Order: sequence, then structure tokens, then C-alpha cells
Amino acid sequence: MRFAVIVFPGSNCDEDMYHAVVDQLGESAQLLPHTATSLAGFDGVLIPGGFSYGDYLRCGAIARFSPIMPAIIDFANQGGLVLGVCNGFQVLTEAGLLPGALHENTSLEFICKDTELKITNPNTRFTSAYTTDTITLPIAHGEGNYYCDPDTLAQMQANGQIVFTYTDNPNGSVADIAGITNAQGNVLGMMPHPERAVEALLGLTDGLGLFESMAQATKTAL
Ligand SMILES: NC(=O)CC[C@H](N)C(=O)O
Repeated sequence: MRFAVIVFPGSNCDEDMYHAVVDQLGESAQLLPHTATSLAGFDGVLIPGGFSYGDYLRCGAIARFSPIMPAIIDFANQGGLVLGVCNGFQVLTEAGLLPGALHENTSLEFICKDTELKITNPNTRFTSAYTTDTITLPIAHGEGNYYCDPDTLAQMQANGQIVFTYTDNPNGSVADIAGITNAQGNVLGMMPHPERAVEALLGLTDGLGLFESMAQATKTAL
């Protein structure tokens, strides 16, 4: 499987994402600058965390207009797997590829700690490799407070689009939401960082299952 890891000015988890899929998973990947305009030859897109364009206006609001975005939107609309983590999740909501928005944490503080997550939908292209329903991943964000209107929430619940929830909500997210997919299930956004939890040396390994699930889903589909 060949992943594109998108690099915006201000991304700071791009190398971690690359390390996770190449060094830990054994798949191939390429760091792709925000100025690129094509995703030809890639089977999956990883939008990493960070502070794209300095978080000016709102997190992800400027990245959403970068040259690579039309290609990402096309890729997603054709059913390609797209993962956005943290700032990547914010970019995906700004781009309209995922419903809702990320507000400031209710504490108005940047929160950096390990969190326990419940896998609320194990039957997705991002979670199928997990054999447990509870995992621990780190969070590191100032604007992770997920919001959507009640109708959208009900629709997502009915469609199984809520994939991860916090067991102890750290940021005020509606329905304890930590990660969601689009209705088609090929785009996932999540605030916790799976790429920071892929080897014992980092203290956590629960992120690996997510990348394994993506690789399996792509190989099955090919
Ligand atoms: N780690 C991240 O991607 C942080 C995202 C964003 N800059 C925030 O603070 O919410």
C-alpha cells in the first residue's frame, strides 16, 4: 500500500505518520507537499496533525484552500481511504468531507495527555484489525471539542459513523465523540494521535491497529 502524507506549512506530525506506516507497518509512503496537485499512484491519504498555517482564522481553515485539497476531495469522492488526525480532522471538517466542526476545548486550555477510547464501530476500514474494544491513544489539542447539530448526530449514530468515543470526555465533545467517518465510511477524522502510539518505545502501541486496518482494507479492495 502506498500512502501520501500531506505536509502543510506548520504540520508537525507528518514525520511521525511516515514513521508509523513505513518503519512500523512496512508499507510505503511519501511526504507530499501542500503545493502538489495530484494523488496519482497513491492508495491512501494521511493528513497529519499540527498547526497548519499557524492555526490562523480557525484550525484548518486556511489549509482547506491549499493546492492539494481538490485532489484530496476527488480521491475521497472516488472512495479512496483518507485519514485526518487532529489538525487533519479539522481540515477535513473545514473542507466539508466530514460533518460538524471542532470548537475550542471547554477548558480553553491545550490538553496533552493519554486518553482511553472506546471503539464504537469495529466494522470499519479503520478499525477492523482491532481485537479489543478499548484502546489508549494520546491527545494534544486546543480545539478538539467536536460539535454537530442533533439531526446530524442522530444520522451518524444510525449509520455507525461514530467510530471512537472518549471514556472520560476531555474537551466537551458532543456525545463524547473522538472520531467519525463520512457516510460512505472511507474518510475518518479523529482527534487522538494513533501515529504517536505505534511502538513500545513510545509507551503505547494501540495506534498500529488503525494503520493495519487501512492496509488490509486497501489490499482487499485491490
Ligand atoms: N496536534 C494537533 O494537530 C493540534 C491541532 C490544532 N493546532 C489544535 O490545537 O487544536
